[in-house]
Amino acid sequence: MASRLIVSPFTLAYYTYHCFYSTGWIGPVSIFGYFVIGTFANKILMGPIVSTLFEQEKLEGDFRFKHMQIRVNAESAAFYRAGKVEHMRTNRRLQALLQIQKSLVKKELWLYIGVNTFDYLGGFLSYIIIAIPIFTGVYDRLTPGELSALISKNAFVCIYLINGFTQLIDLSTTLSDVAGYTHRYHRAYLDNRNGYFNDFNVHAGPVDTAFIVDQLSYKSPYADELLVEDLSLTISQGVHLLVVGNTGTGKTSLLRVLNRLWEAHSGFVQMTTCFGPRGTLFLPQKPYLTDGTLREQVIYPLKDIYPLSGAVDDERIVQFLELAGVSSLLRRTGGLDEEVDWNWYDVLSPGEMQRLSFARLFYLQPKYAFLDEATSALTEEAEAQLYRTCKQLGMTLISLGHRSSLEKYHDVQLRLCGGACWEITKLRGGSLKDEAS
Ligand SMILES: Nc1ncnc2c1ncn2[C@@H]1O[C@H](COP(=O)(O)OP(=O)(O)OP(=O)(O)O)[C@@H](O)[C@H]1O
Repeated sequence: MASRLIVSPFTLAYYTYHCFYSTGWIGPVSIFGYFVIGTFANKILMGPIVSTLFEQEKLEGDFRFKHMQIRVNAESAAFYRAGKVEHMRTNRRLQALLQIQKSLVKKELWLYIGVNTFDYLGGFLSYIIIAIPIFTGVYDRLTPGELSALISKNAFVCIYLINGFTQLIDLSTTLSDVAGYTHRYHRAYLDNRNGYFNDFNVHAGPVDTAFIVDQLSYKSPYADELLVEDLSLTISQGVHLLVVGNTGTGKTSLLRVLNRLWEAHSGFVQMTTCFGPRGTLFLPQKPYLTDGTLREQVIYPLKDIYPLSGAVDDERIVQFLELAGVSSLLRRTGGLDEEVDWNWYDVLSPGEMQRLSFARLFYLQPKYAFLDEATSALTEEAEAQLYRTCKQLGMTLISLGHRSSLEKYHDVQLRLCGGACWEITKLRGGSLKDEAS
């Protein structure tokens, strides 16, 4: 593009001189006039393309980002059972992208028609230009052979001259693309600076029970050794369970098996409550933040079930944000429904992400909440406040973690000891339901 920009002025000057030599002023002036009209027409056709291209680039970026977000956070999203919601959201982005691409193709079609018509009519222009001096008698002294040579030479010169201008116009098309991309990246740079719930395998069971685990053994899909062998346990309402153990002993894997993300090696898991609000909910170890407004973060993954859930919820959402200690986000976003085009993972600290996950939990108010190291980035005071609120909202907590400070919020402790061993102990006089292996 740069070389064409540099060479074009010289080519234009050279052929303008030759055109002037054979046709007089009429030739270069007609061609310049033709070029000005062509440029004007192109400008009109090109204007909307720049903004559409910018929009298309933005939507394409958003779509790619969504894909990346799902790939990176697949497990966390799966813990929320957010497959359908994410599918719907991704599809929505794809549709928006396809829509804008269609509109771009339509607009580009008119630009290409304009550019090609300009090229095509240029061929006629060369003959009209030379016809004027010929019919006004300037070349009467030439023989038919010389006249024919003059016409051919002039046609060649004019076509070259028009071609020089055409190249400039083509460059403008390329520039319109570049302008669109640049605008998009500039905006991105500036910005940087500054469910559905599927009930699965829900079996009738005691109403106050979430899971019945019987003789369960499980392992990682890529390992041969069992992480836990013959685990039997019942997760019942009102009995808060703490799962502890060294790194890699299989705490999160237990949740994967309970949530059917991993198959059990042997044994039996029965889920007796439904998944979702008023049922069972998992807060994954890696907080999952979707794209969208603050409201969408809090009510996730309900947005597509209750798309109109709006003002009536405002008070509750604000209250839960306050209880979770992230009401400042309201100021940062400018409101619950303000569209933000930042990546939530970039703008929140790990502690804020965990607090926002708790705001979501308070909003959804499940009967059973599985908290996988959900307070690891918070102070013990903040942890105490969040656990207290969960209990006040009537949740039964199943927590995974390393901190001894967690013990006081739980009644029973399941310790995974490594080498497939485990033990259950009673904490703080809670009701112990199963025997240690
Ligand atoms: N997605 C995965 N695919 C295959 N193996 C995995 C996967 N995630 C974890 N593992 C393996 O399963 C074993 C148990 O991991 P798990 O995440 O359950 O440990 P954990 O007890 O929760 O540890 P931590 O306290 O560090 O969270 C580990 O050996 C780990 O390498």
